[in-house]
Amino acid sequence: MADAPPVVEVRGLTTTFGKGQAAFSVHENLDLTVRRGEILSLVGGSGTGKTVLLRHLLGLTVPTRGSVTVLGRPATQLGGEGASARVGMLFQQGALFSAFSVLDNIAFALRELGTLPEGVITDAALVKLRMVGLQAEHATRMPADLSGGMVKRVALARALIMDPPLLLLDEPTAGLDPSSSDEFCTLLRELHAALGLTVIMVTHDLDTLYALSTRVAVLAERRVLVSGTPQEVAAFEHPFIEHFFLGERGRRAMAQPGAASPKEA
Ligand SMILES: Nc1ncnc2c1ncn2[C@@H]1O[C@H](COP(=O)(O)OP(=O)(O)OP(=O)(O)O)[C@@H](O)[C@H]1O
Repeated sequence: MADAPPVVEVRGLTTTFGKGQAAFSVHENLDLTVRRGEILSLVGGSGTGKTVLLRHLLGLTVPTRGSVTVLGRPATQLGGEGASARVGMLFQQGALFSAFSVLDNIAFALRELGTLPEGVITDAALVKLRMVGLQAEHATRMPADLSGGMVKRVALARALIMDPPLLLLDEPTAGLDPSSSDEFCTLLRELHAALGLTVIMVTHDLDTLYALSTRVAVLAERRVLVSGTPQEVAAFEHPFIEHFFLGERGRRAMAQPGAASPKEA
């Protein structure tokens, strides 16, 4: 994977919000490279700029200094029609359109193109519905009638409708019970392998981190403090890392039989 081409290249990224006395920097000279096929987990304390970094990758936040390149182009040029064909995003709560059926949620970006016949759009959405482990009978349901696990699956199908090579996940298992969370991790792992995806996810959940990550990057002190396998990162001396990986919760997750070593993931 070290030889795989870079999908994301962040160089010298500085993100400053506010003006004058109130100005503060979330990132300062942050560097990060993510290569094809990686599943990178971004971890860090509250307010360290994980979500802002995802927004940079989506081209929604503009760097104050430095550059964010996604699939060879500045992320800020991702906008418009091609965006969801390049980067898929799974938002934390699923963020489905409540007035749209499951199928219409999944088909949204394809329909927005305005170039495809309805039959093609429906077929493509049904393929994605099955890909995430749902059945055709779920297509007409409304988001309010879905379980938390089903909402995540529909949101994932929607993120993948345009077959983007890069998938961003914001807390993919937040709010799920342990067994739904395990099932969703299994699905993500299968789709990552089957579709050859590159995945970047923000997670606070150590079980999810160990189940999926090929690499972990820790955001602290306004930059990527350390990145490596979960085991390498856990060995780095820093108060956040000790709290996150070596607290009681961390030891429990690390001891789980399903805790993938990065080479197996
Ligand atoms: N548009 C904005 N304008 C001003 N400040 C912002 C803006 N977006 C984010 N921030 C600030 O930037 C900092 C980083 O926010 P961010 O949401 O990226 O943190 P995070 O690492 O995702 O935290 P958490 O784990 O709590 O979700 C916070 O202090 C936040 O208030």
